[in-house]
Amino acid sequence: MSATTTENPVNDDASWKSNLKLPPKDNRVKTADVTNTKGVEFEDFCLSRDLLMGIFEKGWEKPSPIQEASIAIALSGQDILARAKNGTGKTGAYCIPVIEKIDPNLKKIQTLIIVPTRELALQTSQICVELSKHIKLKVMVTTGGTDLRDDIMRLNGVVHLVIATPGRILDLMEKGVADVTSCKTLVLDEADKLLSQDFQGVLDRLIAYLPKQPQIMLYSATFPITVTEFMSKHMRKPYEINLMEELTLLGVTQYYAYVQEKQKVHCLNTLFRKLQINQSIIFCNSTQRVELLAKKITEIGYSCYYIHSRMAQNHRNRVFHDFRQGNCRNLVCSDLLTRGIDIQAVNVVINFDFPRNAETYLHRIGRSGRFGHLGVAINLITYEDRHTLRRIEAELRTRIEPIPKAVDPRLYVAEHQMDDPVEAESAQPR
Ligand SMILES: Nc1ncnc2c1ncn2[C@@H]1O[C@H](COP(=O)(O)OP(=O)(O)OP(=O)(O)O)[C@@H](O)[C@H]1O
Repeated sequence: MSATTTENPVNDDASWKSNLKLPPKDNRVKTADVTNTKGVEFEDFCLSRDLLMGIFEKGWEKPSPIQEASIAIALSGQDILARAKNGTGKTGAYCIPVIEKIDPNLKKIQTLIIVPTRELALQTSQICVELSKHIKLKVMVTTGGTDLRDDIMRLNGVVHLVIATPGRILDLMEKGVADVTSCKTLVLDEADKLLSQDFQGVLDRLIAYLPKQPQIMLYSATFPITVTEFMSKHMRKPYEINLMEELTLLGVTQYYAYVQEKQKVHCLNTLFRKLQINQSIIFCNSTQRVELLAKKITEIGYSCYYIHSRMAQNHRNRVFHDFRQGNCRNLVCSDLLTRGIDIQAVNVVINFDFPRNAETYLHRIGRSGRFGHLGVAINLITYEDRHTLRRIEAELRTRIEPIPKAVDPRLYVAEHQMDDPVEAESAQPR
């Protein structure tokens, strides 16, 4: 190394660290899901200092288990199949190595990150922008529901990293607008969803545009058997990481309340009164039911937002943004927000309608208890749901207990909020 870059590495080290603009420390208790590491530090991965600055300034002090397990392998160029629990830092596990590997001097798309929903694409691109804020990297997000012409204009300029939903990026490739001839890395987040019937083989078509044998990395909390076909077709001896010995999050306590369909709103009303909700997400099984329920919630005197895939994109963006800002306490939604959405303030998830399969259940309840924090998931169960409840319990090897008369706040309310009488008070409505 030249003397100009590291004249005095020790002093230099001290100064860059002390000049970091760190966010306030998060002192909430965390579960072993994220603390049980081997003690590797971010500095141990030989990342550029500029990237390390971005990581630390996000408040990430040490790698989580999935980051520890996957960053070095991803940097080595190997294909990866990584399974880790919801909210344990998978996004960082792939964003950090892909940002490190991008050459800002090569003015081409070098990495493509595909996610299943537009909201998740926006969230992921935001993380990439934050992590790379000290690097001259051009990050672009492209999703359906926006003006194609804006994307075309954007792609006329320099773009290094693209975060996209599958349909839009495929469209841009087919039109010859997105030049992916130098794109050697492909990440599929929520990979099992992307490879499911919902996306009807779009990924196969998309890969055909990439250079031969790109590095492919698959991340999710759930990998049903369907993924194996894609693996054998496109991946070369993927390095498999599975941090899912237990299937559910240690920080999320799960309850069910046995109700009749017509009692559900009444039951929700009781939950709103009794629980210390910081923010809640309430899931329904159809877009129609989302709207109906949101109306009912307003009628019984609580405020709520709602979101589903049939809404106009600008409306969706506004709701997502405002809920994330904490402008409203409750959000009613369809499975649009089941995957990947990370809102730290959510401590309660309510399945107003019980999901039909274990994967959906796991991802839904994983919207609380983010990064090892505490949360509670409450399932409203009708007579018709009883077998599904038992099946999902068995598949996930977990216990969903009947809801007690009073839910202990220590199970889902952060300590500092319990100490503070204003915040601790059941603060509905907002
Ligand atoms: N090393 C770290 N230290 C502290 N916080 C972290 C670290 N890595 C990630 N986080 C935070 O943890 C939260 C969850 O991360 P992320 O959304 O990547 O989880 P995930 O595993 O992708 O979850 P899901 O499966 O639900 O998509 C985010 O708020 C993120 O900022």
